Formats: sequence, C-alpha cells, structure tokens
Amino acid sequence: MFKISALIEHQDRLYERKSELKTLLKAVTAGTPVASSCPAVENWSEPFEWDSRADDIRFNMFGISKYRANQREIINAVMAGRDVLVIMAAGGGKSLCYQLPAILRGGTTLVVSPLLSLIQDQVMGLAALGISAYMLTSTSGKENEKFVYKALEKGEDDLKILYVTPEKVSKSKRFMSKLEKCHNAGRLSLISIDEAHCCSQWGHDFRPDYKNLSILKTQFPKVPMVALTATATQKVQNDLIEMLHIPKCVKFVSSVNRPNLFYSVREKSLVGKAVVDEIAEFIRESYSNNESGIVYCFSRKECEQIAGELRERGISADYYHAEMDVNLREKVHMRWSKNKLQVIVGTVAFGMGINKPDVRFVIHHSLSKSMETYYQESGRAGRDGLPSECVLFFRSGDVPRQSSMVFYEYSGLQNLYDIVRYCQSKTKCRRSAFFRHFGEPSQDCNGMCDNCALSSEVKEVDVSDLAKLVVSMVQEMQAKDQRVTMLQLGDKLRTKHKDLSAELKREEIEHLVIKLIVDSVLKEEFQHTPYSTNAYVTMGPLANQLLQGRKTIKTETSSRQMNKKSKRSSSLSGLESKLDELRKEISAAHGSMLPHTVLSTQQIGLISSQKPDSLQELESIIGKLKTDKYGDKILEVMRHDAVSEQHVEDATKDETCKRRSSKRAKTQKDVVLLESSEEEEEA
Ligand SMILES: Nc1ncnc2c1ncn2[C@@H]1O[C@H](COP(=O)(O)OP(=O)(O)OP(=O)(O)O)[C@@H](O)[C@H]1O
Ligand SMILES: [Mg+2]
Repeated sequence: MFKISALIEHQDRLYERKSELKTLLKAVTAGTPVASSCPAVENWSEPFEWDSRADDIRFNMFGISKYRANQREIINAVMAGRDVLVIMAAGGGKSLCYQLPAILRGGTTLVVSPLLSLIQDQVMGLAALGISAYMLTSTSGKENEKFVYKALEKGEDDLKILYVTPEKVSKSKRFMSKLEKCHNAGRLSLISIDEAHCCSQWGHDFRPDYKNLSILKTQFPKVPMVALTATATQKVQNDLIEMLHIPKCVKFVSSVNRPNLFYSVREKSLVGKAVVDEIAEFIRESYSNNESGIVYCFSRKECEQIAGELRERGISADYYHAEMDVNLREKVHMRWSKNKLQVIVGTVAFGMGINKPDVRFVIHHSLSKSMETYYQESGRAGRDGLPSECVLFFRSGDVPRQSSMVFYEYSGLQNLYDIVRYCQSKTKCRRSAFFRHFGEPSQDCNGMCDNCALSSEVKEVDVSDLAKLVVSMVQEMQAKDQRVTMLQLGDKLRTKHKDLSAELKREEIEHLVIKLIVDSVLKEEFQHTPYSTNAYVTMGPLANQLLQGRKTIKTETSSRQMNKKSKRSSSLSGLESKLDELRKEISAAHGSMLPHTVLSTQQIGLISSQKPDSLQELESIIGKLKTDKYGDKILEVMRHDAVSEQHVEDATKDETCKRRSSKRAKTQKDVVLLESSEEEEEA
C-alpha cells in the first residue's frame, strides 16, 4: 500500500518535471526571429533597396508613423521573395506585413481569409486608403466576379489585392484557372494565408477547406507565400509548414505578450443580479465615453438575459450568438463596429471576425475553457495598442458547468484546470501564466495585472483538516455506491458538520472542492442523461495521501479590495471628442466605411496633443492620403475648438475678474483698514 502511494507521488513529480522540461524546450525553440533554413546569415533588419519606397507607402498611404516589432523584417523577407511564417499576437499588425509588400511588388496579391466579415472589413479598409482591393466570396455579385476574372485573366484593370475564402481555392475550378492565367502572365506576385492556424487540427479554429491550400504552393512554387497567425503553439507551427508546403520558410515568432492589456480576476457573486450590477458599474465608472467593449457569457440564454439586464441599467448593450438569424447578427455587429452600440454580450461565437481595433474592455461573465481560448478572447481588447482591460468574473461553482462540456476533448479537463489555477491564484502574475502556457521566457508585467498592481495581504491558510472531511465524505459515499455533485457535497457537509456550517460559506466549500480537483486529490466523473451531462466528484489519485496526512492543502486568502472605481481609461478631451464625432460623421456619410478607418484612436490622440495648424503639419502626423481626404475638415474642427476654448478662457478670465473686484469691494467694505494683496486674495 505504502509502495503504491510512494509511486504515485513519484509519478506526480515526474509529470511536473515533464511539463517543466516541455516548457523549457519550447522556450528554446521560440524566441526572436528564427530563420529556419539559413540560420545566422539572414539579417532582415539591414537596409534594403526598397526601404524609402516602403517608408513612403507606410506613412503616406497607411498613415502609420513607425513599424512595430518585426513588421519591417517580415516585409523585407517577403520582398526578398522568401516564404514566411508569421506568428504575432492579436493586434500586432500582421495585415501590414502582406498589404505593404502587395503594393510594393506590383502585380496581384492573393489573400486567403476564413471569414466573410473579416474579408469585408479588410476590403473596406483598403478601399478607404485608395488601394484597389476586391473579394471573391459566396456573396459576390456577378458584376464583381466578372470584373475580377477579367482583371486576373487580362491584367488590364488594376487589381492589387484579391481576398478569397478557402472554398474558392479548393472548390472553384474556374477561379483556379483564372489564377493560373494571372500567374502565367507573371502577374501573381504574392500569396498570403491569413489566420493560417485554420489549417491545423491542433489550432482552435480548424477549417477543412484550409487543408487544401497546399495546392497553391504546388501550382505556383515560385510565388512567395506568407502565412500569418496569432496562435503560437509549436505543434500548430510545424503543422502549418508541412500543410502549406513551405519547409524553407523564414519564421518570425513574436512574443505573446500584450503589454497594453490589464488582466484581472474578480470574485463572482452567487447572486446573478449582483454580478450584472458590478459589470454595469464598472462600465459606467471606467468607460463613460461609450468606449467599446465585449461581455462573454457561457450560453445563448445567459447572453440574452445579461444584455437585457445591462440595458435596464442604462448601458447600451445587445447580444450576439450562433442561433440568431444571420442578418440580425450582422446588424448587431455593424452597430457595434460603428460605435452606435457600446457593448456586445456574446458567446464564443462572437469570435474570429472581430476586427475592431478600439475595444477597450473584454469582460468574462464566466470562465473560458482554457488559457488558450482566454488569451484569444481577452486579446480582442486593445488591438490598437492603447491601454485596455480584461476582467474575468470567477466563482468555483461555474467549473462543473464547463467541465461537463470539455471532458471529452483531448486534454479538455487539463486545459480547464489550468485556467482555474489562474483564477484561484491571488499572488502569481497573470501575465506569467500566459508566458508559461505558451512556453515563452517571462517578461516584466509592469504592474499590468491585479496581482502585480494591487498590494494586498495574502495569507496562506492550511485547510488540510477541512479537506480531509470533504474527501472522507466522498469516500463514504463512494463506498455506498452513491454519486455526489459538488453542490450536493457542500450541502451534505454542512448538514453533517453543523458546527462548521455557521463559519463556512457555500462559496468557500466550492472553492476548496475545486482546488482539491485541480490538485488531483479529487476527480470529476461524468454521466450522460438524455438532457445533459452531469459532473460528479470522486476520489482522485492523491486522495489517500491527504487522508494519511502526507499531503497538505493550503488556500490563499486575501484582504484585497478591488478598487472598483479605478479609472484606467483616460477620459477624452474636448478636442478628442470632437474628432471622434467627425470620424463618425464621415463614416456615416460613406455608408460602409468604419470610423476607425477614417482616423484611428491613436491618430486622434496625436492630433489632439500636437495641435497642428496647417495641412503640412497635419500631414506630418497622419500622412498624405488622410490629409488630402479629411485634412480640411480636421483643421476646421480644430479651429472651431480653439475658438470655443478661447471663449471659455475669456469667460473664465471675466468671471475671475468679476469675482476679484467683488471680493475686493467686499474686502474694502468689510475690513476697511486692511488692504490685501492679489496673492492673498487668490489664496
Ligand atoms: N506600426 C503600426 N503602428 C500603429 N498601428 C499599427 C501598426 N501596424 C498596425 N497597426 C494597427 O493595429 C491594428 C491591428 O492591426 P492588424 O489588424 O493588422 O492586426 P493583426 O495582427 O492582424 O491582429 P489579429 O490577429 O487580431 O487579426 C490596426 O488598427 C492597424 O492599423
Ligand atoms: Mg489579422
């Protein structure tokens, strides 16, 4: 008996060691740009002949003042004609890495992208920049299709970038034959596979049609291919290289870190209304300027209910889930994209198609099923690089609901328990959990998570005795062949040990049971009924160790009070609000153009701080194209703002003068003998 538990303990240590080694191995293979074919020789940071043309397009066409990490190097490798694999976090700026070379290289660039909404957003954005971008999808009209096919075949009309869904490549012979003609005439200059993780079954969004994209490299071996994704796992990377037939690609792996995101976990009340109250208060307090946000919920029903409850509390919110009519869903998405709706309350169905760069907060009403999905979902915040918040509402009682959904997935429970550990910790840096998960060396959090930012007294409490009571109860029931859910376990424990029930709240018992499950002392088992899958609690591999006193269980308690009134978002200045209004007006006048395409939030910030007063100065901030298009209107808004500022200033001066003279008069009247100085009056 003793031997068995010693072996189990040893096994446990080996498992831990294995995962440590795996992480280290990944850390060695990840890291900064790695050239997979000719390691040390290639230096993509050095000067290239296309530098000045690239700089001109970047600034004057895209309005981007400087490259972000790895962008220039990736563009150089693509320009040099190499196949390239880009792993870059959400919002890192992958689009520029193929759009800029598409313009520089001439000819036509083919872009494969998985979703209609993503394609529409991109084509609209490029059209607003005056770049001739088109799409071929299941919804393209006949006229559009005719134009594109003619342009591919004859090359007479301008077709710089063509977006297609993967189905076009795998199913449309007509399309492939036109593409071949374009290639034979030497006009197919680049192939880009966006959201490339869709190729891999190990990715989180596998699309069968992506599997057939290998045909592109087979048919057009000399055309450089760039594959881009935000999913970082090594397994997916290897899969992509193999499936797309790009063994000699140059690989650029950027950090998963999103330094502008503030991560926090809040205790979720047992009372549903209290949770919605807290969410509504958070939005009202921190995001009163209608800044965009997402609230993720577990189920369709929960989405509808919470959207309604937020509306009752004065928040402009609507819901989005897979079972809605497609047109209705798109309408909600569009209202939100145009800043006419502040919050979308969605299920995970509100996912990959979201291209909005200025999402300021992502709130999880319930936990995600893994660290990876949480990283993806929360990562929809702050794609423009500005400070944004990711808040997860956690209560242990939510775990069985998730576990009964994921237990049949490969590593489903392990992945879920990883995020539960993330939520239960009151000391470990949230960011470091992501680094660990993606096997990347740790980086400084800079106080951008609750555990790093909020100093609090966290105490470790030894709860082994209570844990033994819980485990003994499970053991007793198991001996009687009885099954018990977490909820029942809590109730039984409090009935049996009446002395405890006054002290222990339901949440505390649930917290402990989940901790014991995560620590392998207890285990979840599942049983299907015709309507649902129930999760039961049973003895886990380390249960006997605890019962025999060879394992201690400690939980963390914290005196921390989340500062609910913390205002991370800076409020907009008067000028910023006016420029925000202007971009909305221009967007509305153009119908399909989104406000952030007219001016990004970052550009609004720059204009407001630098206050240009001529078109020339404005051009040095937002580039030529946007200045030509909107410069006059922007300057008009600025002049108007300066005049009203002047009015306010004058009015304030007048008011101060009046107050001073009345005060002086009063002083003279009241205290005749004392002549006070100006400074004294101010004080
Ligand atoms: N160098 C840059 N400077 C400032 N903004 C940039 C820069 N590069 C890209 N951006 C902006 O960042 C935002 C996100 O870019 P992009 O859509 O290319 O991200 P992505 O890496 O494709 O993200 P996702 O994985 O979510 O698709 C866009 O608004 C884009 O204009
Ligand atoms: Mg993208």
